[in-house]
Amino acid sequence: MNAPVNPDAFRVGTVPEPDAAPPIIRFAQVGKTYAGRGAQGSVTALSGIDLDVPKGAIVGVIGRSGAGKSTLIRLVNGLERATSGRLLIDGEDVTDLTEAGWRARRRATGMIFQHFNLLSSRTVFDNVALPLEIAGTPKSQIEERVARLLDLVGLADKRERYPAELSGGQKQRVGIARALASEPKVLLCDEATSALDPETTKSILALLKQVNRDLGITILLITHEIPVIKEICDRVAVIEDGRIVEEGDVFSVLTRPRHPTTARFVEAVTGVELPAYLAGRIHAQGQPGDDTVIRITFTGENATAPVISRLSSTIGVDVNILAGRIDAIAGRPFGSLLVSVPTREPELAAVLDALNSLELKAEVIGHVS
Ligand SMILES: Nc1ncnc2c1ncn2[C@@H]1O[C@H](COP(=O)(O)OP(=O)(O)OP(=O)(O)O)[C@@H](O)[C@H]1O
Repeated sequence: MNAPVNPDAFRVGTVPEPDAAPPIIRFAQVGKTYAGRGAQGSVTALSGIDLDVPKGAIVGVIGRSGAGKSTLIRLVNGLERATSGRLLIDGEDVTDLTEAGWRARRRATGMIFQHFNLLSSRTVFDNVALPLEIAGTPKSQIEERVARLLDLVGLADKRERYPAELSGGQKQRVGIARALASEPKVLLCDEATSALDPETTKSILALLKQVNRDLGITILLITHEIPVIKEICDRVAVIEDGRIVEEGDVFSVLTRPRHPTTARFVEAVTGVELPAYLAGRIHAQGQPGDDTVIRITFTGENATAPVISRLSSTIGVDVNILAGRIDAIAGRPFGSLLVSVPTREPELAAVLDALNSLELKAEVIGHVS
């Protein structure tokens, strides 16, 4: 177990409200084409990217493998250069920054990686101290700041350990402490939890949320996992084939996805399948005596009412729950339920009316005898 995290260890200032300030990162029609080598043609990894990262927010970019996520995040610390459009960071146009300019700017941008990228020959303390040593920070300041950071990430008792002696989650905590060493305004997270088990993922996401909230650090993360977006992000951009196909606040995008790619990501966490014992028996035309199968989608708004018991008590029908997955975003229910009710009018119409009046989405998906 890690030592408890101390939120006061590194607290600075107050956290600005997302959306209240101009964006700390702005992509304006950004494109990136990798030049071809030898027989291989050029590859357009990003085109026409418009994306604002509000100061103080956690913004997630989700997409499948090869969609352009790594390219996008690498532009923000100058590891790649845009081939079209403009990139602004903290009000400065960095599109044409020289390498020397980027060296100075990178101190304002920390980054953590899927495979942690720690130096195996250095202790935990020395890994976190490295960016400070490179920047020529006096030894006494390094000692004080690294100690505070290790306290923040809950690893004060591991300072003399080597990376090989740590769990994956502990290694990522070292990565986070190292990324925060130069007191950045922005933290970039490149699939930071993809190598971790679900429990450890949760604890690392909680730490990132705490870093955002308590230190006021803006976070831009890339992931292929919707739970990461759901867990900590304020805003999400969905990327496919180098283009942003959907963008907005997490609740709206996840509960009302407009693009099929977003819908597929969301379906993976909230979609429910008809149980196998019913799937083969479902038919389109209902007969008296059948049961009608209804998919109820919870979109969060006005969906907190005790739906099932209300149907039973007000309409007098027995509602049978077949399958379901209900989650919550910002405390509001989100997910779907498959239920069956007797195929009998006028009760069936009343059930559908009642569900729709609760602003749930109710669709008949078939009938079973
Ligand atoms: N250095 C490079 N040279 C040429 N093509 C590249 C280079 N880096 C990435 N690409 C190509 O650009 C496209 C986007 O790649 P990118 O790594 O940004 O996607 P990704 O969404 O991060 O994928 P993954 O999740 O698999 O890392 C891909 O077609 C990839 O092959």
